[in-house]
Amino acid sequence: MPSEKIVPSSDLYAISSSTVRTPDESPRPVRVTARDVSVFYGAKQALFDVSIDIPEKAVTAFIGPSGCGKSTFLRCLNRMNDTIEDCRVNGRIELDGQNIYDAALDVVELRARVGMVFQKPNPFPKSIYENVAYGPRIHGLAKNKAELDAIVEASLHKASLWSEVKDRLNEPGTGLSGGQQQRLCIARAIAVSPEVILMDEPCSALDPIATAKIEELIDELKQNFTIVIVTHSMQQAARVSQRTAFFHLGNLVEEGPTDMIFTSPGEKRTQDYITGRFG
Ligand SMILES: Nc1ncnc2c1ncn2[C@@H]1O[C@H](COP(=O)(O)OP(=O)(O)OP(=O)(O)O)[C@@H](O)[C@H]1O
Repeated sequence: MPSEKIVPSSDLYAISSSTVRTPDESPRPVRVTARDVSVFYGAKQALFDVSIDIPEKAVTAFIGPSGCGKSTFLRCLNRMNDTIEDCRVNGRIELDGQNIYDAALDVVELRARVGMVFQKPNPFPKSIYENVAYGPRIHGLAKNKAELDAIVEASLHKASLWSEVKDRLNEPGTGLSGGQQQRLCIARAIAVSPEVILMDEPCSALDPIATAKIEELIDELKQNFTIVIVTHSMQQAARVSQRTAFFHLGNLVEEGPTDMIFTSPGEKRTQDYITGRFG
């Protein structure tokens, strides 16, 4: 069965790409499809023909040494690279079969469907409530205050933050601890009901206890969301992801079920990286 093997990106055209396997589950529907994605910063090419299928309701981890292009590729998935001057993206990326680089596509709408959580928690300088209510309000998701209150509460629950903040919703989000701020940012992303959540090293600014909470949360969130996480920590990738993609020097070397990438990678470069020979 083709989905049982690790799929080098160059083989993607040869197989049915409507599903991919995760270790604990039968094949899952693909939510995001990238084909031959290359990225240039000015004249410098940062990514070379990256092709990957990202399954729904699972965690896909991007790993690889510093500067290999993990964050650049992550930013392609919700067109955050549009905001970088001189950055050019070639190739095709589809979300549920729709070309996200279509000129007619509303980018604000796309970024609600594909939310993002950054390395450093970045709550707005507003109250905890307003941090979460802002997105649903501008996207017209609540008809009245009661509905907005319900979205805020549900989002904070889903981000495992409600019990810690329910009595201080009007206090500034920036007054929370680092780990709480990151969960607030996750609540903010969830509040607009995204299909995909991108996380760019979401724990790198957090202590081990806050990191463990975020990892637990990611595990819960995957029941409802498609998650892509960039991480420097191979332990974290092994703990939280069902699929892992290894990048090196702007190339996607290989990707597949996390257990297979960590126990029997198909490429020597992957083996060398996961055994600590470089990186
Ligand atoms: N805004 C930018 N302008 C110019 N070059 C950039 C920009 N962002 C990234 N690059 C370059 O693109 C390449 C890939 O960088 P990227 O940040 O995507 O790698 P990464 O794997 O996420 O690295 P790290 O793990 O260190 O965050 C690097 O050579 C980097 O210097």
